[in-house]
Parts: sequence; C-alpha cells; structure tokens
Amino acid sequence: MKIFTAEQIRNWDWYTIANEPIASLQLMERVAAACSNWLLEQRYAQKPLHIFCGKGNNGGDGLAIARQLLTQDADVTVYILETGKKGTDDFQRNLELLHKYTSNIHFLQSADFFPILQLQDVVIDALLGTGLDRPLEGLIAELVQHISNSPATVISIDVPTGMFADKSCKDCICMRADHTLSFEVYKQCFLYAENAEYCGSIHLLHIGLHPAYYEATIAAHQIIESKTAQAICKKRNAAAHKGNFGHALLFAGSYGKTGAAVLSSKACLRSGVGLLTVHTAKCGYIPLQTAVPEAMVETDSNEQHLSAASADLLRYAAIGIGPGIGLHEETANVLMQLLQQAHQPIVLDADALNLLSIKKDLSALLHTDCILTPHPKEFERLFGKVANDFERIERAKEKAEELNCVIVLKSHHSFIACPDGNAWFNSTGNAGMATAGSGDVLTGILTGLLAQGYNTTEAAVLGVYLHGLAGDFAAAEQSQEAMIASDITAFLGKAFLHVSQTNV
Ligand SMILES: NC(=O)C1=CN([C@@H]2O[C@H](COP(=O)(O)OP(=O)(O)OC[C@H]3O[C@@H](n4cnc5c(N)ncnc54)[C@H](OP(=O)(O)O)[C@@H]3O)[C@@H](O)[C@H]2O)[C@@H](O)CC1
Ligand SMILES: Nc1ncnc2c1ncn2[C@@H]1O[C@H](COP(=O)(O)OP(=O)(O)O)[C@@H](O)[C@H]1O
Ligand SMILES: [K+]
Repeated sequence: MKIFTAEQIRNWDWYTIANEPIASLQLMERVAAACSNWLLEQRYAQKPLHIFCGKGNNGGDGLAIARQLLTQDADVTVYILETGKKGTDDFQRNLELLHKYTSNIHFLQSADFFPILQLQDVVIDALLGTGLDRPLEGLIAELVQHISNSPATVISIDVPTGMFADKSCKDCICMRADHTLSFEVYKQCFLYAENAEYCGSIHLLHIGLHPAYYEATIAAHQIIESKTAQAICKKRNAAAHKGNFGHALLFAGSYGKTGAAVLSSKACLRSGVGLLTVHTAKCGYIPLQTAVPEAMVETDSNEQHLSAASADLLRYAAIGIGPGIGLHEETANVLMQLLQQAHQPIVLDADALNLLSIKKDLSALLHTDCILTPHPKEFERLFGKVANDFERIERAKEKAEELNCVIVLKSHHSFIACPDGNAWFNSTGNAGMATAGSGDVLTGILTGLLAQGYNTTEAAVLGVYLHGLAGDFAAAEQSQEAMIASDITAFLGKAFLHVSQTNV
C-alpha cells in the first residue's frame, strides 16, 4: 500500500471533489459517517462522548460526528477551542447544523473551562489534523496535555493533534491517543517508532476517495502487506532438488555467542535454503552440530573467534556475516577479506556492521548486492547521529543510494531503503520481538532467501515481512513477554503458509 504525504492526501480530496464529483461538505459527511459507524460498532458511542473541535476541517469532522451520533441518541458534549478566528466554511456550516440538534456546545477560552474527564468518558480529538503547521503551544497545548493526562479513552480523528504527518514531532506536545481513525492509507507519521505511543491502534477507514488518484500517484514510501510478500514469494517446483535452492554460508558465533550462530542457522534452514554451511569458531563445533544437525559446520582454526575466511567461497550462492562474531581484530580481517573476495550477495549484520563502522570509505568496500541490517544504535555507529526517526529514515535512503545497497533499518515497522530510491515500511512484528537473538533470526532468513535467488530488494521485503509475521504468530501463542527468538523461527512455517495462501 502506498503511503501518501499530507499534501498528496489533500490533493486526493480535491481530486475526488472535482472528479466524482462530490461537494466538500458531503465528503466531510462521509468521513464523519465512517468514524461514527466505527464508534457505534466498537460500542464507544454508548459512553459519554466529549468531542473536542478546532476550527479547521478536522474540527468540522468532529462537529459532523457529533450530529450523526446525536441522531443515534448518544450522550454528546461538544467543546470548541476558541481562537477568535472564523472557522473554515465546512466547519461553520456544520456548526450551524449542529445547533439544530443540541445546545450542549462549549467554547473554551481558557483552561478554567476544561472539563474534568473520567475513566468512563470517551474523548474524540478533532482539534487539529493535517493542517498542523507549527508545534502546539498556549491554550491548545494545555488542552492536549489535559486530555492526554486524563483517564478517558482518547480517539483521534485523522491524526493525534500535534503530530505532523510527514515530519518528526519528537519533543513536541502531542495528543496521546488510544485509537487513531484515519482514512484510506497510512500516513508516514504512524510508522515512526517514536510516535507509536501517541497513535495507539491505527484504524484505516474507507471514505471512497477516487481510486484513479491512488493509481496515478507516485508515493515515496510503501507499506509491505501480505499481498506484497505473496507477489515476491516463489512457488517451489514439484520436481526440485536441494541444489535448486542454493548453498548459503553463514559466518557466525564466537566464544559465549555460539547461540547467535544456532539462531541464524536454524532460521536460514527454515527459509527454504537447499544447503547451509556455518563457519564458526572451533568452540562452536559441538553445540552447532548438536543443535542444528541439518547444517554443515566448518570450524575456524581459532578456538574462540573467527580468524580466517572460508577457503572456497565460489561454492556459495549467498553469504551472511555478523551474528555473534565479536569485534576481534582478526575477525575484522576476515570481514575485509570476505568483502574483497566475495561476489555473491551478502547480508551484513550485528558485529559485522560494528566492525565496518570504523572504516572510512564504505562505498569502496561494499559491492552492489549487499543488505545491511542495522538496528538504530548500529545505524548511528555506521552513519552518524540523527535527531529523530524521520531523519534516520531520510539518512537511510541517502546511504542506500550512495552505497548502492539495501539498508534494513530494524525497528518497530522496520524500514527498507533500496538503492533505486524505493522504500518500504513493514507492517508485521511486535514488541515481543524486542528480545535477544531476534535480529540473528532475520540474518538467517535473509541469507536463506538470497541463496535461493531472490534479489536483495525481494529478499529484504519478503524476509522482513515473514520475520515479523512469524513473530506475530509466536506472540499469539506464547505472549509477547514469554516468546523468545527461537519461537520466531518455529513459526516461520506458519508465516510462509499464510503468505502463500494470500490471494493477490
Ligand atoms: N481525505 C481526508 O483525509 C479528509 C480530511 N478531512 C479533514 O480535514 C483535515 C484537514 O483540515 P484543515 O486543512 O482545515 O486543517 P486542520 O488540521 O483542521 O487545521 C486547521 C488550522 O489550524 C491552525 N493550526 C495549525 N497548526 C496549529 C497549531 N500548532 N496551533 C494552533 N493552530 C494551528 C491553522 O490555522 P492558523 O492558526 O495558522 O490560522 C490551520 O489552518 C484532515 O485532517 C481531516 O480531518 C475531511 O474533512 C475530508 C477528507
Ligand atoms: N517493538 C517491535 N515491534 C516490531 N518489531 C520489533 C520490535 N522490537 C524489535 N523488533 C524486531 O526484532 C528484531 C531485533 O533485532 P536486533 O535488535 O538486531 O536484535 P538482536 O541483536 O538481539 O538479535 C528486528 O528485526 C526488529 O525489527
Ligand atoms: K485530530
């Protein structure tokens, strides 16, 4: 699914108004109907509703929701933040209409008039939407804090008030919503990890915006959905043999971190690879052979860390390096040797990235078929400090183009930046995956997919989606608290089945 900017969404409104055609007031009525129906279905409309409106079109949505719910006998109180300015045309028209249904409308001119909100109350936040053009301050900031600090359930319309659709609102005042009701497509701000606690659960409601605009408009970012993954996932030939699915090589593990090698190896094998060889420190031989009998193990001459690259790289279809390899100088040499000699696709993760981060000229080291999978800290070591998630994403896109490789920025809604400028946010995964070894599992998956012939973008998009989905299945079975990284691998099968059964 495409992710549109606030400007593109505004243009989509206007395109619909001009080409459906439909009056803008009617479009607002449709927005309100979608929200009202959701509130009725979810039984929030049975509770005391406090609808807070600004004087823009977001506030207009709020007034129309109030009127529609009053016709359903809901208990509605409306508050309008008084700015001294006239509202937009659609706001004013909805205010006139609302006066015919209720007099329970309060104009808030100072904090003294803010209502006390209780646990059973439901707040509809229709203060500001995509028209936000500066951080909140003054009375509106006080009101947003008052509501956010109350025990009431908060449901924001379009965006939580104070959140910029297309840029960071880190360190700004923002409504803390339990639910956000938005329309048709995700906005970029819903996908930043730093905004997750403000958005609550996102619900995309259909309001019948014109499909031709969606088709014709190019989006800078997309979200990976089941059908995206399904379109990439290849069907296995019935007569296939293991030679058809590639031979992967993983450089993983060191003394005390053989577990990382076990985790990535198992995940690699469960991703459909034909053959797997693991190159690990000598101390890892017995544990690996015992825990992952399906893998071949090639031991380093050193007992505790990697000190020499594999003798014959040509046999392998793809290479993964990083999980648990440590930061020994000799291991750094192995990495450099590998980067010079290997011509096949490579996944670079964890300590491989940390070792790379001390090198000045990465573009001279990386060939075009690399996937880098940094988490935010590793990203910072590689590419420098950033102020917020928005900047991190922009820097990832710049670096992917500059280095001509795929960068998977691991996080809540992991972000994939491709060298051709395409960029994806993931839609699967959960906080249960914030547990040791989850990233090692991803490295195994990506290496396994590359070995099977998926290109770097395909492997990253499919692999990240499957990894998150397997994590979601694991959490459903085990709880987010109790799940561990091995559970992600255990549920990879269910994730593959889900993707292969999705109808495109
Ligand atoms: N397809 C869709 O998605 C549809 C969307 N629709 C809805 O319309 C909404 C967009 O409406 P909108 O353009 O009128 O903007 P909105 O957010 O109400 O703000 C208005 C004014 O607020 C002000 N302002 C800005 N920043 C401020 C601040 N920090 N503190 C205080 N004030 C601030 C600024 O005015 P200023 O004060 O600068 O004069 C600005 O002009 C959208 O989110 C959705 O809910 C539907 O109805 C139709 C289909
Ligand atoms: N809150 C979350 N929501 C979604 N995915 C998450 C969340 N926390 C972690 N993950 C995923 O789990 C993985 C963690 O990777 P990483 O930080 O490298 O772990 P480790 O180093 O322990 O292996 C990443 O793929 C990340 O996207
Ligand atoms: K809002």
